Amino acid sequence: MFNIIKKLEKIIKIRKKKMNFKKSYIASVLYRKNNYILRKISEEVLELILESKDYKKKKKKKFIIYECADLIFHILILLSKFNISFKDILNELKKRKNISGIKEKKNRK
Ligand SMILES: N=c1c2ncn([C@@H]3O[C@H](COP(=O)(O)OP(=O)(O)OP(=O)(O)O)[C@@H](O)[C@H]3O)c2ncn1[C@@H]1O[C@H](COP(=O)(O)O)[C@@H](O)[C@H]1O
Repeated sequence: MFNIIKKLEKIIKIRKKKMNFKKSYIASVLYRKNNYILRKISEEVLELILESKDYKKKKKKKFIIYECADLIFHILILLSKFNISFKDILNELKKRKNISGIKEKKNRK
């Protein structure tokens, strides 16, 4: 199921090394300054919110799926900047298994 995530992480790593920002979208995002990736993520979140709100009107899940995929893709690029892998995120979620969100929040440091 998460093979595609692993593949994307590999591609991002390669793009990070070979910064061909004219040919690669990933490289172009990593190359740009002024917190470009952070702005992209907030843009993708907004697009996801708008599509979710529009669901009542459009009655099509595919637009929510598109925006969610864009968001996850950009999150992977952000994580790569900190050398954090998606597995680290999954491990964090595993740690929270069977712990109520209310209790987990109280225990956060
Ligand atoms: N999965 C993706 C992927 N998902 C989304 N995107 C891009 O993310 C962008 C989404 O941003 P927007 O919706 O805001 O689109 P936009 O308006 O064109 O973007 P801006 O002009 O605002 O920056 C689009 O340009 C999409 O093409 C992706 N680009 C690349 N990949 C994967 O990454 C691989 C390597 O890509 P390159 O680095 O371009 O070779 C590809 O082979 C794909 O497998």
